Amino acid sequence: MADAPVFQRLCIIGLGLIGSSLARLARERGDIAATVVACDTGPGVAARLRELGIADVVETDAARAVQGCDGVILCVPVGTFAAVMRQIAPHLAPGAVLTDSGSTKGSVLRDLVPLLPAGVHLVPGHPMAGTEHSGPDAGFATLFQGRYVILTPPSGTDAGAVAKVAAMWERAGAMLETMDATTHDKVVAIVSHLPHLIAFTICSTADDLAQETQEQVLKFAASGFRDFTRIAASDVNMWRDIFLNNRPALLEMLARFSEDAQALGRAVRWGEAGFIEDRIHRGQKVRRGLIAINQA
Ligand SMILES: NC(=O)c1ccc[n+]([C@@H]2O[C@H](COP(=O)([O-])OP(=O)(O)OC[C@H]3O[C@@H](n4cnc5c(N)ncnc54)[C@H](O)[C@@H]3O)[C@@H](O)[C@H]2O)c1
Ligand SMILES: O=C(O)C(=O)C[C@]1(C(=O)O)C=C[C@@H](O)C=C1
Repeated sequence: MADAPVFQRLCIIGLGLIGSSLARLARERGDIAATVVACDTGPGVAARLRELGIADVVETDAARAVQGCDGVILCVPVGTFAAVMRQIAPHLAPGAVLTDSGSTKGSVLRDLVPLLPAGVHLVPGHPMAGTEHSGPDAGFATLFQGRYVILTPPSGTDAGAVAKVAAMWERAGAMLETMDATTHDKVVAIVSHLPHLIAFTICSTADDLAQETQEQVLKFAASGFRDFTRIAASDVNMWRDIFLNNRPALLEMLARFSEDAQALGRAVRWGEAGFIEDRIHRGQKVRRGLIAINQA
């Protein structure tokens, strides 16, 4: 017999890559939510969700969508959290669990905690899974399989609420890790946000060069450059919001990276082969480590 659903009525706000993947999974499994309410204000998204048939109820009004829900997950760009919270806070059911998939966690506490009604439990979360694609057609039910989800519940958070959010992600096939929001923001600054900043920059630099030289530089891009272009193709709203909501950690990692890149540049200038080899060895070691834990 299948396990009882984690939530009786789960409202997913934002049905892009992450939200629609969760909706598809909930529909497929039946033990995540008995009823899924989908809420999205994007042009044409509600109509598309009805066509896809991945939610029981489709709404465009967040205040109405959350009513009577024992679980609510925000899967919208992090820059919209404060506005969405202002809409939903008065309508959240007592005892409801509020969670999210946002890529920055200090900003989530900043934007949600002051408006959290008494008796509503906040359990912030971040699935370390994604692609460069966005929107309701980009989602797929296996997205979270074998990936980490980081939970950042503030100290004193109701243990039952944390257990529910953990159970939802475990049923999605994910592995869980818990840490505080500040540590999370530093970790993702180096493993996710800085790599995107570098990818956007290297593509812009190559594009500038192509324009300056009137050459079709990019047609010669083999797989090294192409690997950068995959993540550089990511969504504008999402990444603008991430950069603006993880400023101190991202700037700290950028400063460290710039210093290290300068050091490698200096070794190139002065022909220091040993230094160059050491950096390449370290790159290889990191890659082997990721392959060993099945994350590459
Ligand atoms: N894409 C990834 O790789 C990834 C991975 C992990 C976490 N995240 C985080 O998860 C969240 C969602 O990311 P995504 O990739 O699914 O984004 P997405 O762009 O694919 O989807 C976001 C959806 O939210 C909707 N939306 C925007 N503002 C809204 C509002 N005020 N009310 C209702 N709907 C609204 C949009 O119409 C869109 O359908 C973001 O906070 C992002 O940082 C993304
Ligand atoms: O695989 C990708 O394309 C992603 O960008 C996914 C990715 C990442 O950087 O790893 C992007 C943002 C998230 O918050 C989590 C995951």
